[in-house]
Amino acid sequence: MAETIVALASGVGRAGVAVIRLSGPSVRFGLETIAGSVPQPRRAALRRLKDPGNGEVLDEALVLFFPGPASFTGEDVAELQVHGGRAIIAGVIAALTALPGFRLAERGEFTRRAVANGRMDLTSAEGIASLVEAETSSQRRQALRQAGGALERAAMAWRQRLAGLLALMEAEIDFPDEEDVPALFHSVRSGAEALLAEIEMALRGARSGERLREGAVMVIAGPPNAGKSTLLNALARRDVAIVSPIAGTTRDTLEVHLDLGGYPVTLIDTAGLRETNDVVEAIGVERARASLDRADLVIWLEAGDARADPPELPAPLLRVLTKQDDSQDPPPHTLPAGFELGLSARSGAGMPALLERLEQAARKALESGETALVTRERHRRELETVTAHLATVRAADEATPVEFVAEDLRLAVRAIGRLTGRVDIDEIYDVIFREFCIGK
Ligand SMILES: Nc1nc2c(ncn2[C@@H]2O[C@H](COP(=O)(O)OP(=O)(O)OP(=O)(O)O)[C@@H](O)[C@H]2O)c(=O)[nH]1
Ligand SMILES: [K+]
Ligand SMILES: [Mg+2]
Repeated sequence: MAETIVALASGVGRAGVAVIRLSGPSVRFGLETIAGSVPQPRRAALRRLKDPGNGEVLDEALVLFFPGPASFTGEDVAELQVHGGRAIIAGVIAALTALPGFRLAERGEFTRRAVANGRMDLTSAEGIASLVEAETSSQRRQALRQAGGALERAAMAWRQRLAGLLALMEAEIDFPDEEDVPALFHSVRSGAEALLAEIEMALRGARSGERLREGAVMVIAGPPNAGKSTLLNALARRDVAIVSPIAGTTRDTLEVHLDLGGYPVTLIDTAGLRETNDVVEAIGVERARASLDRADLVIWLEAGDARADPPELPAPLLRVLTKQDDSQDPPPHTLPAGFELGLSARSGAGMPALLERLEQAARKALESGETALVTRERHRRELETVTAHLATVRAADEATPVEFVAEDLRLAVRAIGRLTGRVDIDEIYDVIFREFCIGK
């Protein structure tokens, strides 16, 4: 019999309320033992929790019972809302795990059981993980869509259409009819073509979908002493990087995470770019160049005494002149040619305009990620497998053995099965009984 699992579902540390969650076949028994009785389903009930070992009162708690299968995990589930002190939490969890058939849950085990019991597929489970991790509002919106089954539903529909095409090919394998072959190939090819177009469209949003989970990357680069670290500190509103009048102060790349208008951004400070004989500084310059390669935006910073033309880069570049301490908001026409913004990190002049530009850039890089179906490299890999097999099917002609086309379709179905974590029992039967003859 499956074990009943117990875990603290809320955050670790002192809090007003802590939630302890239970799931499994012995939940009713657990509630009877520790809370005296099982409350009405889905109704909060105030109960005195007692340690069955010595009868000691552990806490007064709100107890909720969710009978399976219409629960989060599909099993009987209970939630105990206790006072959030360490000793209370430890005492309740110890009393529960001492009961026969109970143990502590492993990481992600509640969601894992939900997937195993068909309450959700793997992509929706990943959405739940992303919801817990979401740090900005755009990440939250993306995760909500995913946890709500956006990719799950799309994948199920694709799978069904693939299975339909596969059934056509298998009928031809089982009951060959030479005359039907051209028409059959025509409908399978056009079915594959339509599916391919849809999945490729979903894959086109993958980059921004994955990017939104990780955040846009913005790199502050420029010659030594341009004021790069000062700007990083001003944007981060804390003293992250060392600032000094000595050129070559920053030798490593430094990252801070920002929320710009609801979009997650990783801002990177780099070593000033110059030729140097200092071994450590040279490594820093190398790292600075490497980070430019993964940037969504490069903030190229220069100052009156520190000027250098930016290198050719694949990423968009925002050329900024800093140390404009004397003007309130440096008007663009006073800037030397090529500069888009002037500012003073010291006085704060021009900073609102810079922030607005950075927000715009973040929105541009990430906006479409909110509605992207593909949000993880894992999704992209499996769907690329599907499109590769569909491309083979599309290229098939009457000379292609029917079995080959069927095999490509089967492998495509299997990749969708890995994506959703739902491998249909029929699919396994198909593979096993394919070897049998009709009538056996
Ligand atoms: N007046 C003025 N000085 C600034 C401003 N920003 C930076 N500085 C000064 O310029 C010097 C260099 O600043 P940093 O932030 O260390 O410059 P950096 O580009 O990070 O330098 P490296 O890391 O050595 O490449 C320091 O003395 C700063 O105080 C500014 O807006 N106005
Ligand atoms: K410096
Ligand atoms: Mg620096």
